[in-house]
Amino acid sequence: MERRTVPGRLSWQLGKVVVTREETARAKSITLAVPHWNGHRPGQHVDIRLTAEDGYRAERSYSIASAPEQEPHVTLTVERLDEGEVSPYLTGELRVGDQLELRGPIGGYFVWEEQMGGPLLLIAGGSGIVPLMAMIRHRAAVGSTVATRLLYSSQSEADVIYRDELNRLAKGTTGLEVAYTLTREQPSGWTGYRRRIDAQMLREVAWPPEHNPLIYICGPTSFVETVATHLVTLGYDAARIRTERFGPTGGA
Ligand SMILES: Cc1cc2nc3c(=O)[nH]c(=O)nc-3n(C[C@H](O)[C@H](O)[C@H](O)COP(=O)(O)OP(=O)(O)OC[C@H]3O[C@@H](n4cnc5c(N)ncnc54)[C@H](O)[C@@H]3O)c2cc1C
Repeated sequence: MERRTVPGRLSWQLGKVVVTREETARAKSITLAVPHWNGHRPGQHVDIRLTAEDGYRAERSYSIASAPEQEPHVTLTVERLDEGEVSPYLTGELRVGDQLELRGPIGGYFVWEEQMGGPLLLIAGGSGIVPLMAMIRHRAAVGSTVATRLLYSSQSEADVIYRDELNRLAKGTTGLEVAYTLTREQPSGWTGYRRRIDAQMLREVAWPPEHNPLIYICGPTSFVETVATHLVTLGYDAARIRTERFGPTGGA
């Protein structure tokens, strides 16, 4: 019997950058070929570790944007924070052919797979779209028709990550609906929402609480907390709400 040493989920391994893609002026997708990848579930993340020449190390978490069906390639989408330590390197310096240290996949709670059913309500603020996109891509890859609604908050139209892909998927007949809100700047003729997500918007976009949707919320910490609180106040079952917090501040 052949015996191979396959690194575990929590050991560090090297992925090679095979493609990069500008999603917006601030967000870049990075596709890695990871030779010993053991598979992931939509919604999970990886840890990335950078090591400087003097040995200084920085570690950050990044959600997986790609569906499991796209393996052995794993795509991350990173939004640049100008004052940040890691995201400016990943979005500005990293090149095709470079290697990146990662471990994962990590997390088993903020996960949606087709057999979990729906209706499925996804709510994203800014780069919080990334793990939700893995769920949407998985849904499309397996031909699922689970009723799905995405409410996606960005600062401006130019900040909407995956816009073309989302619009294309929503035009299909599989039961995916996408609603956008632009909180700071809207182009002329904009027909979507123009404010931060509030209770009224959730009433309009979500199914009523009696339909008992499965809800995933992801984005900056304050965004996630505000949206989750509104939903519980509106009568949605807290046990059906799953959240992932990306960082300390509220952007979108
Ligand atoms: C489970 C998980 C999944 C994540 N997935 C993604 C992802 O898919 N894409 C992505 O771009 N980011 C994601 N993040 C955020 C990511 O881990 C980093 O926090 C982010 O890239 C900033 O790192 P940095 O080193 O550039 O900034 P840092 O040097 O850590 O911070 C710089 C400044 O920005 C503030 N800050 C840190 N994080 C954020 C944030 N998220 N929003 C606003 N301000 C912040 C800090 O307080 C500090 O003032 C995820 C975080 C978690 C916990």
